Amino acid sequence: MSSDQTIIYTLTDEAPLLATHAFLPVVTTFAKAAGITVESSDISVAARILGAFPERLKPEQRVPDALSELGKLTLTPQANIIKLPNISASVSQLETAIEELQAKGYDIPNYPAAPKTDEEKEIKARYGKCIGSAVNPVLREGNSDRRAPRAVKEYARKNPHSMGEWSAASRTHVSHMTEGDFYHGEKSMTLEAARDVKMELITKSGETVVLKQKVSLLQGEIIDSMFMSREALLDFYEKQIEDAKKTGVMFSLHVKATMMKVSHPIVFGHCVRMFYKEAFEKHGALLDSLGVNVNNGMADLYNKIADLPVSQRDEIIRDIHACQENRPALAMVDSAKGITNFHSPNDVIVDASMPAMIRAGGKMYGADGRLKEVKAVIPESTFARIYQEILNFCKWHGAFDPKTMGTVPNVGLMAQQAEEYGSHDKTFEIPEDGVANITDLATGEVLLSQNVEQGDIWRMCQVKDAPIRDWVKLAVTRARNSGMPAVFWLDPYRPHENELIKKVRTYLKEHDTSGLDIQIMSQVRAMRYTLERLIRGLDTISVTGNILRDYLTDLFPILELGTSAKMLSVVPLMAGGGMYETGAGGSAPKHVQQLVEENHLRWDSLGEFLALAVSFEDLGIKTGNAKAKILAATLDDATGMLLDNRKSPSPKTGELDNRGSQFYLSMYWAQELARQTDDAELAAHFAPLARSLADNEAKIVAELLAVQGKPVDVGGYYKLDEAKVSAAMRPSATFNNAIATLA
Ligand SMILES: NC(=O)C1=CN([C@@H]2O[C@H](COP(=O)(O)OP(=O)(O)OC[C@H]3O[C@@H](n4cnc5c(N)ncnc54)[C@H](OP(=O)(O)O)[C@@H]3O)[C@@H](O)[C@H]2O)C=CC1
Ligand SMILES: O=C(O)CCC(=O)C(=O)O
Ligand SMILES: [Mg+2]
Repeated sequence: MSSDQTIIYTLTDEAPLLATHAFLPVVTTFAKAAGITVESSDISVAARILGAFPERLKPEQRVPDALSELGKLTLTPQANIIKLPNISASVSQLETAIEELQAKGYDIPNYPAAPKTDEEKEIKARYGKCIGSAVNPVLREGNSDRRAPRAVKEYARKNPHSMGEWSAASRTHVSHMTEGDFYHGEKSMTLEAARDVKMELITKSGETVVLKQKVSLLQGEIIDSMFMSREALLDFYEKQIEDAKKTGVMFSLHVKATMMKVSHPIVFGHCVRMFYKEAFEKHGALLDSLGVNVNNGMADLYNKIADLPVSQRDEIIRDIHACQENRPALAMVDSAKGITNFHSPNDVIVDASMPAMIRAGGKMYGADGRLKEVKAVIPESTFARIYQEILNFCKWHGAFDPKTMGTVPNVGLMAQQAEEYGSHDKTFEIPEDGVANITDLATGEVLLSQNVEQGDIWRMCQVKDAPIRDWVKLAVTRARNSGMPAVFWLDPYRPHENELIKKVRTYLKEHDTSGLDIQIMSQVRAMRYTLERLIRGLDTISVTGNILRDYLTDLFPILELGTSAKMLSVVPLMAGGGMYETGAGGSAPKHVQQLVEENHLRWDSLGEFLALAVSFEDLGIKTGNAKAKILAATLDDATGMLLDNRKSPSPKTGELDNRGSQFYLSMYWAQELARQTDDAELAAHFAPLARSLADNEAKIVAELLAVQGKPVDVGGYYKLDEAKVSAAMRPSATFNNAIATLA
């Protein structure tokens, strides 16, 4: 039961989940001293899968639907949730997770990729809720405030990460569509009154196909109708592939198939099929009969042809290789293993992949393991332009300098599934040529209409009025509190953003903006303006819609701090509670691999430390718990010491890792608590722990380092064995005993 003295700590996947196994016992122990209970909530992909099939599991195997429960909690004022990054699963990740769970004795069904019976359709629908970005949209009942805390920024200035060189002659560039994409035909409107609408297709033959029965819209809500023409997309790909071949640059494709889980796998699949066109033409019938769907990447093809007779399989592989001969070189995800950009739609996630490329001097890895110039294909032009702008800037100015550059925090419109990131249940691949209408259910009035062709991707996006109003307020608050100028990245030529601009202007009037510098600029101008300030060491808040929130909160942190893991990421929930996300990055799958093979976890939990401090502070302020405020202030000081003393995890096996870093944080935190004079009881409570950790520092670090360098078993990938993972993540008996004395 959640009370106002409860903090919910999510259990997620991969590296963050491993780190939580080490950190949670510490957090629980420290929080208890302030009368705060820390409860965990398992929202991992494995738990979400098991939660979808309770009737097939034995009673002792069943798990609660933790995600729905948390979703409900976000609508209450006492919500205080620490949310770690979780896997937004691709179909192939889902299938691997299912296999692992089945092998562990859970009687869950296989994933029916092409369902035929009603039962299979039902199973696919249930699994549909587990794939893609299934967690964040449920919990994000507030807008987003992401920034680099001062201590973190200072640390990056003093300890700059490496940056690749930029050349003015670099041929790296962004290619996006110039017609026929979501941007070009977009239509948008603001509703004067609440309405229920449906999404329907009137086919050329006059038939009506209802694609979405009902969407209830509120007064003041903005809705958009937009589509991507398949023909224009294929034409675009063909030209880009040819262009890269002719000009000798490497080809790469950047999408966000996790969050855009319906549209982007389709966009991705078309590119793969175009790239390997001759092979797909020749073997199309066979590949179809095997159920190959390269919307899930070439990995799907390789898996499905694995059981073919050798000669048949070899012929397909030969033909695929033959295509490669006539195609441009492909950017690699893992050149050592021969994994290309086309392996899985989730391997190259645009928000992280483009910044990594920019940080590397505009280069990505080729098949020979060397960095090369690249054509970055980002079909949807709406936001692709910002990347070309920053590439141009780097070619002209050279690489950014982390020692001197300013910072770009973000205030993002995110609440209640805002904009494109909430559109997957209203996104359709058009089955037949016709007219796609958003129609009022009661009156039959057609609100927005588009001419579409078979294979086009049509979607409706929504953003409600209350989140927009809250977002404007958050922007003004951040501008006031930070003293930084704030720029709304909004393009009046884009119908949706033009509607937003009207609301922004209205809601800005509700606030005292005297002395504040608040401007509205189209994305490209906003990028240029921000970058010109950035290199002069000046800070600028970006105030953006949902997609740019995601893109910019990886882009700037990766350039400024080397990773988005070090960001403070707060979601002030609209109902009054708070969610504290840790960093802005993902779950770094290769970190798990290193742990399993070498028992070294390079994951940096800094994001957790920052989030936890704000969570304690918020609880303290809202409930008058003075001890919670002291926990917050001392944790921040401890985090500062951790940075100053360089006790962050090293990527190298044999050096301090996540566990060692957490030990130091615990020691500094206990010392700060023992030293503070605001609460004598807390000081006395923590003094013995502070002493024993300091006395045993060398012994504990030695125990933590001793386990490294050999494989370790955590009992699974998606579903870990609690005893094994706990043993692996807490290998220092001395440290565990010290914590236990307070528990
Ligand atoms: N909020 C959320 O829940 C999010 C979830 N995701 C999910 O995460 C997965 C991976 O996504 P991807 O786009 O590759 O992004 P990641 O952020 O996981 O990875 C990019 C790189 O950033 C570095 N990195 C990120 N976090 C940390 C950290 N805490 N400590 C140290 N290094 C870190 C790692 O670099 P190096 O290897 O050099 O150490 C990593 O390889 C996907 O399943 C995706 O769906 C993605 C974004 C947000
Ligand atoms: O939910 C996801 O898939 C990723 C979220 C993300 O990248 C972000 O919010 O920065
Ligand atoms: Mg992101």
